[in-house]
Formats: sequence, C-alpha cells, structure tokens
Amino acid sequence: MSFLDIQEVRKAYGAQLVVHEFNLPIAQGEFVSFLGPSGCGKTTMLRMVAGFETPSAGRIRIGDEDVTHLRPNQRNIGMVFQAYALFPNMTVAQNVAFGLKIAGKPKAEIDARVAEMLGIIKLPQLGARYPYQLSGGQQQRVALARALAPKPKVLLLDEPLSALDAKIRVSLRDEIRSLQRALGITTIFVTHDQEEALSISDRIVVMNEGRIEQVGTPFEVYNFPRTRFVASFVGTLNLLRGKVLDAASGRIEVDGQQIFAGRGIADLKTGEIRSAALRPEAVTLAATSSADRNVMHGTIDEVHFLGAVIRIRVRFKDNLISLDTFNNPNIPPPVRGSAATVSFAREDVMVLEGAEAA
Ligand SMILES: Nc1ncnc2c1ncn2[C@@H]1O[C@H](COP(=O)(O)OP(=O)(O)OP(=O)(O)O)[C@@H](O)[C@H]1O
Repeated sequence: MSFLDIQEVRKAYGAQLVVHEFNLPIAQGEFVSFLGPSGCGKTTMLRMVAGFETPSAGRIRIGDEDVTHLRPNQRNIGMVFQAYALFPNMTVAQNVAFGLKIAGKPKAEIDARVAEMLGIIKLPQLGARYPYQLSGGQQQRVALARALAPKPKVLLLDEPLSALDAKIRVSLRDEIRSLQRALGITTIFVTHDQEEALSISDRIVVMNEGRIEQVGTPFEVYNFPRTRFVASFVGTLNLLRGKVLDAASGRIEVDGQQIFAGRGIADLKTGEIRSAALRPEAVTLAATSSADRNVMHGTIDEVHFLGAVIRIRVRFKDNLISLDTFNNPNIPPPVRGSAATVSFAREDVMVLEGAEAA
C-alpha cells in the first residue's frame, strides 16, 4: 500500500483551475519529483501536501491518517524552500533546533540531535555561525538539517537547488539523494529542471497546465514519452517535419529524403504531415547502412564543443538534426559547412501524436 496518497485533488483560485484531478500514490521511502514549466501547478500541489493550501476537492493521506484538513504543523512534514529561508537572527544550531524546541523536547535531547544533524550534513563545526556567514550551499544543507531534525514522515523540497551555482547544485543534489536513501524518508521534490529530475528521482511526475502528463521512472519518461509535451520537455529532442508516404510501413519523406519510423506509426495516414522525434544520442555521424537503419545526407551547420561531449547540428533543407559524439583527442570535430551523412535506427524514430496541417 502507498504511504502518501494524493487522491483526486483539485485546486481552483477563483475561476482558474490550477490543479486538475491529481492522483498519485507514493510508496514509503520513494523519491518523487514534480517536473514541469513555470506555472504548471507543481508548487501549488506541494503546498497542499504541506498544508499551506487547502484542496478545492480530493483527499491527501499520509500513513493511515487523512491530513487533508490538518494544519502544516500537525502533519509531521519537513520542508526545504528555494533559498534564504533560514531564520537570519538565529545561529545554525538554533535553526536546526527550532522544530524540536517547538515540539517541547528536553534540552539534552535537542543538543544531541542538533550535533547529530550537523554531523550528517558535514558541518559539525559551524553550529555557532549565523546564516549570513555561510555559503548558499551550506545554508541549504542547514535548511535540510532543520527540516529533518524532528524526524518527519515526509520531506518536501521546493526547488531547493535553483539558487545555487552549477557545481554546488550537482554535489548537493547527490548529497540530498544519498541522505534521503540513508534515512529512507518519503520525499517529494519540485523542479523545473529536467536533468535534475532525471538524475535524482525514483519516479517523475511530468506536469503541464495543472495536469499530470506522465508518471514514470526517469528511464520510462525519457525513452517512452507518452505525449509530445513530455517528449520535448524531458531531454533534447530533434523534431523532423515530414510527409507520410506509406502509413503501413512508416515510410516518411523529410526534405526530399526517405526514412522509416519505428514507433508511433499505428495511427499514421498516408499523405499527412507529422513530426518525427529523434534523440541526439540515437544519431551517428556515419553512413552505417543496414535494413533497420535510416541514412540522411546534409551539411554540418554548427559544432558545440562541450568537453566530454561534442554536440553537432546537421542541416538538411528545412530540418535540423542535433547529435552527440564523445570527444576524442585524436579525431578533430567536423568543420562547419562540410558534407555530413548521419544514420539512426528506425526504432529510434518516434512519430508523435497529433497531425499537423499540411
Ligand atoms: N495564491 C494564489 N492565487 C491565485 N493564483 C495563484 C496563487 N498561487 C498560484 N496561483 C496560480 O496558479 C498557477 C500555478 O502556480 P504554481 O506556483 O503552482 O506553479 P509552478 O509550477 O510551481 O510554477 P513556478 O515554478 O513558477 O513556481 C499559476 O498560474 C499561478 O499564477
């Protein structure tokens, strides 16, 4: 049975419905991300789990308790916000002690727990400092320690990394995940950053305009997107505009060249214009022709050297394909404007739902 259950939850502000029918059972110890663009309702949904907002309809259960109408402090939840949410006039130790003090724990127990938490977040020496004397990453670790000190049943993270710079963001992300695993605490993480969601989650809930578009593991959501929105929001995607030449076999014409699609061809109609999606890592810069591979001829349009990976953009007549190759110091990257042949498996070409006007 699920540990945290969101059942048919809706939220309206006046006439505007910002969360539609949200259903999500979450297992004990699971790490679930709410992923979506700004304004899709992910924070609102998180705030309803926290108790800062009341659903217009539906129920939320934690353990065997219906918490839908409980106040935040009655829900036994720990929460970390975007940034700058520590009490500025309290020391690190006082911040971490805060929830325990409110709960009326004895001083000796509070002191022991604060020391333990500061050790867990690897800041054992900084208890006497004030938040302004800490880096952004350290502040967020203290916020995490403050949230976890009272041993909450659920941890809610509202874009806790978004104010930090790239390096710290990645290292703190890994720390959060290993801490969460060690404690086995059920966690919801809100983010608009797809890479962050892919790297940290057991499951991702992709949201768009107040609705769940797809729920799945990072592997499922990335490789088997159910909608065009999910396909383009999660990861980088090449979209090729083409005309269906033969619906039965998935044969499509793109800029005068013929390719075959391997997925999503069940509902194709000959003659219609469709978008075919292709991930950059599915494309090779070489003509490895075989029965189950497509080959296209174009020109090198752009070369981005990213370090370990080189992202190359190939232009056809109207369409572009980006592809990734690994850096190799013995092979210089291709030159802009030179001829390029690319190949990719039929199975990796996925025709997305929704016909386009010709
Ligand atoms: N208190 C409120 N009153 C009226 N409308 C609100 C309120 N809070 C949020 N909204 C609206 O609800 C919608 C969803 O907002 P929400 O903050 O949940 O989105 P989000 O996906 O978390 O986006 P962001 O990443 O920008 O925070 C938005 O259109 C927002 O303007």
